[in-house]
Amino acid sequence: MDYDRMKEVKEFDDSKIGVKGLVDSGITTIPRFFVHKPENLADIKTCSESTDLPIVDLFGVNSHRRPEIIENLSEAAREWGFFQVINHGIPLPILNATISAIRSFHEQPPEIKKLHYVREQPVSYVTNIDLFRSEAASWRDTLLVLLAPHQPQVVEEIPAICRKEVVDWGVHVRRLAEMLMELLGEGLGLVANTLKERKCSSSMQLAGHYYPYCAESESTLGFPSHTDKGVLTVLLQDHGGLQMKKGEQWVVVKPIPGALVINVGDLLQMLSNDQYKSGEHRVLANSFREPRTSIAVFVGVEVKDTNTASYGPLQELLSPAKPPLYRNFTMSELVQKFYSRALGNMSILDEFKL
Ligand SMILES: O=C(O)CCC(=O)C(=O)O
Ligand SMILES: [Fe+2]
Repeated sequence: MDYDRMKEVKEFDDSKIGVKGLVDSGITTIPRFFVHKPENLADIKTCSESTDLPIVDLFGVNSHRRPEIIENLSEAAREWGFFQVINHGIPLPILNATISAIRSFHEQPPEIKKLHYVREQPVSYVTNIDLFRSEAASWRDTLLVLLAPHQPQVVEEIPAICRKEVVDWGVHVRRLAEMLMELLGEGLGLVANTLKERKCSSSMQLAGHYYPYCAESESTLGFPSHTDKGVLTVLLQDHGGLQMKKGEQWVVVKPIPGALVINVGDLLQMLSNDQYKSGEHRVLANSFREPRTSIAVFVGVEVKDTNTASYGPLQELLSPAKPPLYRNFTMSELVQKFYSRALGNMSILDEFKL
């Protein structure tokens, strides 16, 4: 049984057609390695429609409104670890152009996409980043691009059809992420540039996801439940499907035209000594004919062997009344721990918990 499974997974991977290719071939049932365990699917229909998820208006961030904005952001990061921002300064035409470019990449003929189908590269198009590591595959294709540090050779590798938009998006997201880090830092009572000085925006990876229609959307997922690993994630989405977990309840992250979804990553939770929470989230398999496109940019600390700096709860936040909840670690240790986790168990916080 398991041998069969590996063989089928490998055949699918070797075909390089992605999930979109399966849909285009006219399949009406999904290959069985996409079928998730019943316990991971049990609650996909009991999601709350509540729109409580905070929306933070960044308008006037450099005016007298700043303290109020900091308060709102910091409360959202403490209570939810997940929120949407509006009036973030990135013009709507840019948001639309970025979504269109990523969608166009995925809708190219398979012969062209195949040229980018490589795993473990700075730029790669793959089905299921974790196809070989995960228990069950998920119903999406992804274009991965390492956006920073800026490397000219990486820019050349970005597929021509979306190169300009991806590079431009990186510039906009970097500016926004640095601003959010200042505000979130101030919300912890830190001096504005603390997170930047700790190199919290030195690395950016973009994941351009494409979720085509799934004929058996109740048997699989678009992206199983997880938390992001970095400092924060900036997400642009065109259609619904994303959910985040608040307590025991899944909440819909409703697409709002012009808004961006921000979520706190595990690293920021640890740096803030649990004041901010990394929000657990997942994406349902797309049951609509219209494909869903989303673009996540993971902003965080660059992982290099030469980065021997020690990370953990920020000293400024600790006191006898607030002892550290995590031990210190290096970035390479964090990555190593992540990859050695048991399959299906995605949290790395436990690895460093004191
Ligand atoms: O597609 C989405 O909305 C979310 C993607 C996501 O969670 C991720 O890339 O980590
Ligand atoms: Fe995520």
